[in-house]
Amino acid sequence: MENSPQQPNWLQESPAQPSLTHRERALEHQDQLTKPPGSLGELEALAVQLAAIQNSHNPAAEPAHIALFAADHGITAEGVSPIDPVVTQQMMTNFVNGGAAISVMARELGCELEVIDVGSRWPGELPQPILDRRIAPGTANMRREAAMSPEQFLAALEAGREAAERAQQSGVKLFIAGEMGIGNTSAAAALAAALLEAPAAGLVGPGTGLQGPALRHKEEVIEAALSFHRHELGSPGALANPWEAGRRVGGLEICAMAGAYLRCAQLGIAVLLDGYISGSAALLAERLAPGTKENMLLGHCSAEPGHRRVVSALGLSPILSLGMRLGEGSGAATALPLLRMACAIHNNMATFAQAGVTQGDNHQ
Ligand SMILES: O=C(O)c1ccc[n+]([C@@H]2O[C@H](COP(=O)([O-])O)[C@@H](O)[C@H]2O)c1
Ligand SMILES: Cc1cc2nc[nH]c2cc1C
Repeated sequence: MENSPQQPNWLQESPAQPSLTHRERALEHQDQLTKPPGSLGELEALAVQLAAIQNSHNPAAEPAHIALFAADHGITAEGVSPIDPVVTQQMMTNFVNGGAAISVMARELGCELEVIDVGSRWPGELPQPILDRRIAPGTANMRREAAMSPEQFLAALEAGREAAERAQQSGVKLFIAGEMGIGNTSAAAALAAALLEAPAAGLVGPGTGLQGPALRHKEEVIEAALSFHRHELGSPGALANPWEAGRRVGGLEICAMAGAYLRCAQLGIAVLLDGYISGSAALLAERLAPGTKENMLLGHCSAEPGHRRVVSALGLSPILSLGMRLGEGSGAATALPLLRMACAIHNNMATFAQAGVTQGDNHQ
């Protein structure tokens, strides 16, 4: 980073890698359960993957924790979202009052939902129980300048680290990061395009609902932002550096999510990814600390077209594909019951020996 502040020590720690021994043991255990081998399909694979990530013979998707990061985006000044940015603040109130989709889902699941403002334009004091970690009143307009200073970028990663550590302290086994931020599909697309060195066209989508010429305008704005930063850096490839990409074209909530994913990977807390913004944050985390992706499961495939590109770059396949494009952590929350089911099966089914059921085929 230009004029980089000192990187804190935690950012230099490596992500923990899933345990090969636990993976092997979990695979063997699945074949001892009273079912034809492989007959529970992806449910088996999910339990095995969690066992490896958690270094445990008893994979667990509970307790799960949802940390929802909110922030505003300077790029909205360029007309890239059909929604008024004031909705970021209004939805924060809705989250804590229990009326938003993720609020209902969290209640239904019995999960804690924590709302963390890392950079909304909320004027004055925030209502309880929103956690106030505001770094700036939104990012700067990335079309004209870097979205964040190096210090703000590190502060956003730090806000994510803190959330992961709070989760660890309450014994959380599975971490979901949600987000809210009008304009953040533009930041997610710009970040993905920068990190993947891909044209904006395949990564920009409708977001909350842009169509036709307005969608083409969004694409042009993001392409122009990318050119601006590549030119400023003096070399086209330099924007693929995650320290540059994150702060120049990312978002405060996106970088906080990346910090949380990174810290979860270091702590061995499994992460369940959500939609497009979450995917872009995951790609940033992976580029900042290679190996972070090994700690991740993908809850769903968003209807935002760029999501597929981003998750395939991470080598992840979605548990669900329901045409959702809400964000907030809602796609991950929807997949959580399936993960719970996968764990319950792995941990509680009888083995052939326990149940006195004959194992193996009948052919000589
Ligand atoms: O998670 C997704 O895949 C997703 C796809 C489209 C929109 N969103 C949500 O919509 C908001 C951003 O949309 P936009 O059009 O303002 O960039 C933000 O609050 C996101 O949570 C989220
Ligand atoms: C109402 C509304 C709710 C949201 N939740 C996440 N992004 C959102 C965008 C809008 C517009």
